[in-house]
Amino acid sequence: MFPTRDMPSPSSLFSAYASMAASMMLVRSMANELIPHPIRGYLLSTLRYYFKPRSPQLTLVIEENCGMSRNQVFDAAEIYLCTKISPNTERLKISKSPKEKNLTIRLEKNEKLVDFHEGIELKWRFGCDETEKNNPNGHNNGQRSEKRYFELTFHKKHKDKIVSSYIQFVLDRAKAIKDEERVLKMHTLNTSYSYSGVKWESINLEHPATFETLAMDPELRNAVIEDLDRFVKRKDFYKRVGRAWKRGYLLYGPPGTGKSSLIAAMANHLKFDVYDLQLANILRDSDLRRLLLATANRSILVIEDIDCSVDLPDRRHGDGRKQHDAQLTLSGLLNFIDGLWSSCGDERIIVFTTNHKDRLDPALLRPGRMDMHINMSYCNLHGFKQLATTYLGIRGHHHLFGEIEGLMGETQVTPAQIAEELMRSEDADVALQGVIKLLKRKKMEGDEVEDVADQNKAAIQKAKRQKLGNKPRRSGRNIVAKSNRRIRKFL
Ligand SMILES: Nc1ncnc2c1ncn2[C@@H]1O[C@H](COP(=O)(O)OP(=O)(O)OP(=O)(O)O)[C@@H](O)[C@H]1O
Ligand SMILES: [Mg+2]
Repeated sequence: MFPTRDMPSPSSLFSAYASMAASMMLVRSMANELIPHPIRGYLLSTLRYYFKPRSPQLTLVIEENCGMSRNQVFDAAEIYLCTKISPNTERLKISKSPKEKNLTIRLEKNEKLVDFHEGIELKWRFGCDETEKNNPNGHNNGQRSEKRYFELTFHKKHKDKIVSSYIQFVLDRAKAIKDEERVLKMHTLNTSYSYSGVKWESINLEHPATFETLAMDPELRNAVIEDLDRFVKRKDFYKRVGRAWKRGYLLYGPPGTGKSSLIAAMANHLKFDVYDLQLANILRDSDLRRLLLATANRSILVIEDIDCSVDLPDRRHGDGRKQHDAQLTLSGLLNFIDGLWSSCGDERIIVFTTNHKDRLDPALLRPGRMDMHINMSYCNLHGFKQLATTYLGIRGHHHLFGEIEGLMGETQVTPAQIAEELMRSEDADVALQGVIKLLKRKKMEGDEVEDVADQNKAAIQKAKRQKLGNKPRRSGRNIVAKSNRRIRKFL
């Protein structure tokens, strides 16, 4: 092959290198004689820099720490790269801490691997340098410290793309992997610290409820999922419009319709920890403030049965001063939460639950307070079929569904009651017969209750008529109005 303009021949390369080396030696010997030592060193390093052969490759060094804090790119790379391990990898580190669900696999020192991003080849190497650790006096006390880092090498022409898009991709992937592996926590109040006040205490949240297992209206379910997903993506939006990055949900409905299960499903979906704030256990405002400040970002604060929560002013003052403060109490708590979260919280969700939406303080229902009101209601046929799939694995039709559908139209039953029946047997026929019995029983009870109500009403009206009959008759209009008023009072 003939040498081309772009590719110098080995002999021309050799002669160029030899002449360069000779001139360097000449410069060096002249320099040794003429130039003082410190300036000579500076000149030589500058010459070396300019004559060094240039590589088309660029290497990014990603150290474990940046100053006192951790380098997030290093942590992300460590997590991301364990999904890229190839058959060529020879040494790996493996570990598992008590808090982790899965084994952790990491690259061992000097191990390399190759990744591709949009067709670009990326070479990763894990490095670890050991150095002697000097104490502040500059003396070595025999301790060694490790400097861990990744090297990421690729062609220089891709620098912008790698820095702007690949590194972000690694950060995002690592976050998703970490979320999947994360063990969620449920924080509840521990009131046994008599001196230092109430404290959060955490256990692993292993509630299995997910949006898939939850019996609820499919449109409502999708609306909730979309709302949550939109919320976590809108960090910049909240910042731009100057609002605290938080979202409030009010879950209401009869007992056993899945409000608590929905909270667990939300936590599992978002991988957020849950803080269960039982207001009844909080005696002082200072405790409330301390507890709220101790909650982490990316979490769900839950206040269950808000209509039954004890009112704060009463407890705070230890006297009977509740009547005129009662309304202020909840709005006070809400403003308190708003204020704290606006100043120091990110990605916070607050959920209130109640069995009686009509009894709630208007402060809670005011527009803009709770962003979404979610009605968890009695079980309908769709919800029942979903539970049958979850509990018994029935997909499609079953010969007892027709009868169940008829009965469900005539009575009200909660998903919790249906679930209880479905758990009684693994045999679908037996379990569904149990559901039929339950529905029939409830229907009869319902009929009886209606009968009693009708009888009571009739008795009251009869009593009214008798009372009115003993009095002198007045003008027709007056009598009707008055008897209506009385009947209303009796009822
Ligand atoms: N919609 C539902 N989908 C699936 N399972 C449900 C549903 N509702 C209730 N269940 C079942 O019933 C149990 C009790 O439900 P959950 O505690 O979520 O009800 P709740 O609405 O929070 O009741 P309460 O008002 O008494 O707090 C759950 O553990 C679950 O097994
Ligand atoms: Mg509940």
